[in-house]
Amino acid sequence: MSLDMNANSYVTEDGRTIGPVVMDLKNITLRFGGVVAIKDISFNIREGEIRAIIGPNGAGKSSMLNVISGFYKPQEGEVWFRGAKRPPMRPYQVAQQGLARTFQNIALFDGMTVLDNIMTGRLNHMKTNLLQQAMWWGKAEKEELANREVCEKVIDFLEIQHIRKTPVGRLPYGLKKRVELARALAAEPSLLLLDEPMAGMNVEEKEDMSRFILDMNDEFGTTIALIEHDMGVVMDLSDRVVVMDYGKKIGDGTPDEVRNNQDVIDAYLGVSHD
Ligand SMILES: Nc1ncnc2c1ncn2[C@@H]1O[C@H](COP(=O)(O)OP(=O)(O)OP(=O)(O)O)[C@@H](O)[C@H]1O
Repeated sequence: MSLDMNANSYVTEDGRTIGPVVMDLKNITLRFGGVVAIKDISFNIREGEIRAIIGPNGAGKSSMLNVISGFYKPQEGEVWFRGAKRPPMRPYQVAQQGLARTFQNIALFDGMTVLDNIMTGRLNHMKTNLLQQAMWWGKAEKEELANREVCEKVIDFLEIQHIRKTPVGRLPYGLKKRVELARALAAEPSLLLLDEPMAGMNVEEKEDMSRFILDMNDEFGTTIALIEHDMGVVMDLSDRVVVMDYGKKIGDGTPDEVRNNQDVIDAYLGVSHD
């Protein structure tokens, strides 16, 4: 079956509906002094899809994720979000627009429990002020309970009930990664960015993480963009894949299209095009 990916929405072979474009990156160029980390790259992310950005070491994947999350400002190009051109923004303002992310090097509060870490994912949803919260006044109490309910749902979903009271610093690596995912999911993001979610994991942990990413997309309809170094793990997960090499886009399409793209094969085999 051929899919019309230019349509406003389309149905995948496994019956999921992929909606209109949520994020559109147009002709992005990012330089660090003389190093061009991203060279004139354009691609989009559609509502409800799992979109991967892959490429060998130094390809520019992290730089691209940092452009999407507002951490890096490209020298050229435009970022469009939900049909509007995004003005220069700080990462916290981008987060307020509904973007949440995880980090390659886990960024959690080690001394705090799993539950408290996940609750920090709700900060953008809190409307009461500090005094109201300190006094536990009506509105603050209601808000806290509603936030707690979302966190409990995420804890159940990611199967981490048994560690909810454990300080994060005591957890093994694979579980810490899952808690980080839980905190991002608790923000109820309209776009979730995952920075090498399988890095450093053993086979079993990778399988668990893949299952959670697929289920998250399925049950909550979360739009997910992830970067990965390892081509294998994302091919079964993703609806569409962008491939970068030396800052350029060398492939963009379904996993099958990308798998059969000669430039992609060469890049992963280390074939030089000079
Ligand atoms: N803050 C920075 N300052 C200077 N150069 C940078 C910076 N960040 C990235 N670069 C350079 O930009 C290029 C792309 O790096 P980037 O980290 O985005 O690639 P990557 O695909 O994520 O690599 P990896 O898989 O190794 O994490 C590299 O040449 C890198 O050295």
